[in-house]
Amino acid sequence: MSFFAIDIGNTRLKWALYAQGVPGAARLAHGAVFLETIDSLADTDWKDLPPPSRMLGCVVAGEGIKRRVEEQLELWDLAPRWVVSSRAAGGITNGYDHPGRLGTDRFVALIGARHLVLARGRARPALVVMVGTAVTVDALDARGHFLGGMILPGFGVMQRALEMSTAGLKVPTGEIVDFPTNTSDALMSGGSNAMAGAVERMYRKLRDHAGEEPVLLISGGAASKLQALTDLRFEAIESLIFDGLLALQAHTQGQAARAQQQQ
Ligand SMILES: Nc1ncnc2c1ncn2[C@@H]1O[C@H](COP(=O)(O)OP(=O)(O)O)[C@@H](O)[C@H]1O
Ligand SMILES: CC(C)(COP(=O)(O)O)[C@@H](O)C(=O)NCCC(=O)O
Ligand SMILES: [K+]
Repeated sequence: MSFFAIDIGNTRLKWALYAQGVPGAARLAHGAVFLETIDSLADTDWKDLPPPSRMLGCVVAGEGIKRRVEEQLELWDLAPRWVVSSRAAGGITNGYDHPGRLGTDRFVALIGARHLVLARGRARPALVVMVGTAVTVDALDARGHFLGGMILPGFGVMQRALEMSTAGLKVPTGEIVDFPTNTSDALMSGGSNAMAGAVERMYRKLRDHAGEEPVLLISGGAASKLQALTDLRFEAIESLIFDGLLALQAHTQGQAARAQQQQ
């Protein structure tokens, strides 16, 4: 029963085809496209894939994008299913004031993080950093309760905001350096340190709250830019959201199987 996972952020749509809808399943194919190109997915990336039998996705890019992707999914005979953030799912509980308002990418990444931590045998707190269009820094305690998290601008957003608001900051992409001596390096180093500062501050808060060192997980398209910077030991988990979708799918399939047995 192959399983198709989709993560739609505000910059790119990421997809992956798995042999089954369970954690650890073999990944058969995967890809990422910019949102501008999603209307041709059925004729390009997805055209020659073996038709999946199930699908689960998370989308934070709005209803319009979601509907356009569902049109592409008509290529196959499957019912599009989209995660809705809730008070509890996949081993976590959600401490948001209004749980349904937590970005489903954040919600699913936290489920993926929880699954990874438990698979290592000991329940530990985890700090989950997603570096995408925006950057999120989310704190999960050792019981799997989402304590809360921060949202800050991603690299591209920071750069564009500064370019639009100033006369002299339209410059090529720079490098992260300790003491920037040109505008490009000043911008890249400033943006990275702003993000790393948020991560390091939340890390300390979570460590003090939990009374032990959190696991520090980072994912998202621009994670590598941030990893280069901080002296905190990041673990880069490129598949974190897909891991969360697999865990949720397995849970859903398990529920369906149990329901069938009871009939
Ligand atoms: N191939 C790429 N081309 C351009 N930007 C990329 C690419 N891969 C990663 N990025 C970086 O990652 C960001 C998009 O990451 P992603 O996690 O897909 O964002 P989102 O989930 O918000 O759509 C971009 O803003 C850019 O900084
Ligand atoms: C913060 C986000 C925009 C991040 O999305 P991304 O950077 O992946 O495009 C997304 O998680 C979102 O739309 N959240 C809803 C608001 C919230 O989580 O509080
Ligand atoms: K994302």
